[in-house]
Amino acid sequence: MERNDFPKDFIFGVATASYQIEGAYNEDGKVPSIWDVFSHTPGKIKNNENGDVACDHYHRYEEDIKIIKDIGFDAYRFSISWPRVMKNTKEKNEKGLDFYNKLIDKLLENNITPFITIYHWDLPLFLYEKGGWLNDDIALYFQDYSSILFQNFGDRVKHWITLNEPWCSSFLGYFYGIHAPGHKNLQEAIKTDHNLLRAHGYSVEAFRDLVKDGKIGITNVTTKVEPADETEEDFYVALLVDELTNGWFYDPIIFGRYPENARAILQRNGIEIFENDMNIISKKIDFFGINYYTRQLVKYAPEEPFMFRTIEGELEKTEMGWEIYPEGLYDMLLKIYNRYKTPLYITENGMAGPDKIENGKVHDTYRINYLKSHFENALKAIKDGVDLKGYFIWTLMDNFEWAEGYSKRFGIVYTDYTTQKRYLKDSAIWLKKFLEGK
Ligand SMILES: N#[N+]C[C@@H]1[C@@H](O)[C@H](O)[C@@H](O)[C@@H]2O[C@H]12
Repeated sequence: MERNDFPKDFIFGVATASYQIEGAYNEDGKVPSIWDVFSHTPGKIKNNENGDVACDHYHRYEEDIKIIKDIGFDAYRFSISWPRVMKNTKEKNEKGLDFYNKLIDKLLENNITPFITIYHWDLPLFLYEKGGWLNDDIALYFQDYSSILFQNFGDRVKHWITLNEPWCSSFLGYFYGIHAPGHKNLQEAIKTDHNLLRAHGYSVEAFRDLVKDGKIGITNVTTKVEPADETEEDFYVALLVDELTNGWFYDPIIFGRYPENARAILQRNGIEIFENDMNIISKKIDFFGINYYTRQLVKYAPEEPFMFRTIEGELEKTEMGWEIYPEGLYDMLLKIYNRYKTPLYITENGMAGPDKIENGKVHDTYRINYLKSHFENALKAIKDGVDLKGYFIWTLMDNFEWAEGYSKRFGIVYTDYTTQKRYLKDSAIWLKKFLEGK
């Protein structure tokens, strides 16, 4: 497989997120985020690590852009830190806007197309203190914030993603409690997800007025859910979990309603489902972003609240314990495209590996094999009719992996956190050759 096997206008990119790489957590007027608070709370993050410095990208962005350029990527997906550009619900932080203006200008200077993610989980603390995603007003606060970004960057940035993985923001942040703000309440998760989707819709509405020549979408967790065994019960719970994990975040945007089986099981467990603003939530988008990593095997378990248990699979696994399952990418690309008939980008795909550095080298052949097999499945999906427009690797450099701290390395570039030196792994060198094959 070669780069030229993909369509001529197909985009290969690399992705990051503000809290995971920027550092400078309290510099130049940036106010706290819920992740600053959460990571400073003992016991929340492995080894009690935090994003105070991370990859120091705030000061090293020019060096990092040079690496992106040298590897040969067409595009770079990054997120804006809401608390870095807004001091409160009304006042902008000019120094924060300046940082992103310089970043965007440097990308364009290097002929790298910027893709902006408006929200990648670092909610300003001043909003959390007003109820955060539980407060219905947040959808309009998000519209105001989005509009400021569109007005400041929309002249140069034409590809926008409103939210990254609302499933994580709502279910990991408000139900499982392993992400900020660390709540454990299913009703709150369902409520926050609805407000996240409302915020998405209001942002799309503003975008249509402010960036008329731009494209906007949303990025969702997209996991292949499969029955552990070929029994009717396992097939049923696989359908249910697919609706809860995937459909719950896709269906409202295209169909203006939540998937019925998941809805029924939630209501049967006494959970209130929200319907307001479905006309806003389903404002027409230009693409879906798919974040694909692995599959989830589920087993019928009537004793469980949602009648299923997740089963550990037998396939080779990454350092996250996720099975390496490239076929699942093909399956989900076909499924999502055929169900929603909306253009797609793979906005994240990659793996955490047992990366060891020796004499400045990291021999991550496993990551090269991972990327090759997923590229092949993406290409197969294109050949089978999927309007797939691009593929962003997660991630540029090792960075702050949320609750895992710095223990998990997803980068194609190795980050030495003591020196902040970057080292191209073998996977980056392989990618450089692959991308040169234009
Ligand atoms: N875990 N993991 C890796 C990666 C995470 O680092 C990103 O921030 C998320 O968008 C998504 O979960 C995927």
